[in-house]
Amino acid sequence: MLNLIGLQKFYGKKSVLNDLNFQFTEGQVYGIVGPNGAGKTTLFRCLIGLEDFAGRIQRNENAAKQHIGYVPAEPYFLPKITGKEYLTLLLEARNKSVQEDAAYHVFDIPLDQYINTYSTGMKKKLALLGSLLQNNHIYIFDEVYNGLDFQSCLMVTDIIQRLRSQGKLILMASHIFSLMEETCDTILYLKEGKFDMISERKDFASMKQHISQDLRDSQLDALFPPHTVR
Ligand SMILES: Nc1ncnc2c1ncn2[C@@H]1O[C@H](COP(=O)(O)OP(=O)(O)OP(=O)(O)O)[C@@H](O)[C@H]1O
Repeated sequence: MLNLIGLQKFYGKKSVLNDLNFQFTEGQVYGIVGPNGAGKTTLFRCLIGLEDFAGRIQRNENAAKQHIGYVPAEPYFLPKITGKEYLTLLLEARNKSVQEDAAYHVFDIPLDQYINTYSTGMKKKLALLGSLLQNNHIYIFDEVYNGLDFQSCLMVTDIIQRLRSQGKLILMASHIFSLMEETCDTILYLKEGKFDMISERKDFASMKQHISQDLRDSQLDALFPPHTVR
């Protein structure tokens, strides 16, 4: 369980998260959608303890860092370590070991190479694999599909379903609404620091319509003046 109670976040005088209240429960997949700059990453950073904030976040476990697996939109790695060394570090930090050696190889990443030789997608897969090997209770995936090839996207969707069936709590942000519709039980639309709309699966279509109404097509008229369109 993860409970937001009046969560607020300011950067200087700028309000980014404005009195968020919501209870996330285990065995569910939650999607956070919202415009660029809406505060999705900031919310995740508050949840994992990387930011200070006002209000409260209640969790079942006290030590968040022992139970949350976070895959940031742009994972950061030390340059001169190999993929295998990175995974070993993550496991040792939690005092855990891997049962099946094959688990290291599910994404077919060149684990003996330095990470700074990896492609964007390989880095994303390595960060994801690290969080999975740790066997966390809660997973937070920020733009986890970005940079992944089609097959890996399908694998990630499958992974999320399996985590859900193990009773894990999954929070994810993505700008690809179709993937969120496919994967999530509940989608929260974060806009200007507030949950503007919260929908369960049966209401995803009306949420999509609500979000599209927020698009300001007229802005594009500056690039494509009406008289130039045939
Ligand atoms: N360290 C920081 N200092 C000051 N402002 C910040 C900082 N980090 C984020 N912000 C601001 O907070 C707001 C929310 O940013 P955040 O990265 O959480 O948005 P987001 O919803 O994840 O956006 P995107 O969809 O583009 O990834 C933005 O206005 C951003 O400029």
